[in-house]
Amino acid sequence: MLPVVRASGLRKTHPAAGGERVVALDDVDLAVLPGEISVITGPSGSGKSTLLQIVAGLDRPDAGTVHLGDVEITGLGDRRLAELRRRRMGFVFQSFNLIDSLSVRDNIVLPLELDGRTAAPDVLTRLVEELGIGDLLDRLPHQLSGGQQQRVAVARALLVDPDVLFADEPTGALDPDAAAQLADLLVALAHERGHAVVVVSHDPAVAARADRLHRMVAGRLYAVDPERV
Ligand SMILES: Nc1ncnc2c1ncn2[C@@H]1O[C@H](COP(=O)(O)OP(=O)(O)OP(=O)(O)O)[C@@H](O)[C@H]1O
Repeated sequence: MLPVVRASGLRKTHPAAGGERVVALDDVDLAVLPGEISVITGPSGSGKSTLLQIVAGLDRPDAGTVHLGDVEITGLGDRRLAELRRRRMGFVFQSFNLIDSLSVRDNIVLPLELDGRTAAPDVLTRLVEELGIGDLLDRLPHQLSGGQQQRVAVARALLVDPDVLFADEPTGALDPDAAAQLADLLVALAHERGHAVVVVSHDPAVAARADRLHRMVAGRLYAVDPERV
C-alpha cells in the first residue's frame, strides 16, 4: 500500500543562544499508511513537534522531502501549501482550539466554509452521530467537558474528509477516562474509516494502541515494536 505521507532525510536546526544551532531533526524518515495509527513518543525537546510541523507543511525542513500522496509538499509555494492543508489534512491539538463565541455546529463547519464550501447536512449529521456529539451542536464550547470538546475538534478536522489526521498531544488536557475514549476514537478513525492518523503523544494509553510506534531521541526517529509497550 502506498504511504499517504512520506518523509525522507529530514533535517532541521533551530537558532539557539550564542549564534549556535540546535539540531531538532537529524536525518528522519517516516512513512504513514492509510488505515493505520502512527504514534510518535519521546522525551521533551527531542524534536517531535518539529517533525509534526514539517510533515504537516506548517514549517519547512533545511534538507529532505515530504510527500503527501504523489505531491512533494516541500516544493510547493505558501498559497498552494495552505490550500492542500485545508483540503487534505486535519489537525487536532492538545488545547482543542475551538472558538468560544461560536456554537459547536459553527466550529465544526468553519474550515469548510473558510474554503468557500458548505457542509452537506447528511454528512455533518452522520459524522457528529458517529462521534457521539450529535445532541451538542447548539451549545458553546465552554458548556462541554474536555472530552466532548476534543470530539468537536476531531469532527472539525474530519468534515473535510482529510487524507491524514495529525494530532499533537490530543489527550494532554483530558482525564484518564476521556483520554482512553479519545484513544479508542483515533484507532477507530484509522481502522474503520481508513484515515491515516499521526499522533504525537507522551500518553502510554495512546502509544499502546499504535499500529506503528516511533520514538524520537535527540532528533533521530527509531521504530519501536508496539507489542513491547
Ligand atoms: N522555534 C524554535 N526556535 C528555537 N529552538 C526551537 C524552536 N522549536 C523547537 N526548538 C528546539 O528544538 C528542539 C526540539 O524541539 P521540539 O519542540 O520539536 O521537541 P518536542 O519533542 O516536541 O518537545 P515537547 O515534548 O517538550 O513538546 C528543542 O531543543 C527545542 O528547544
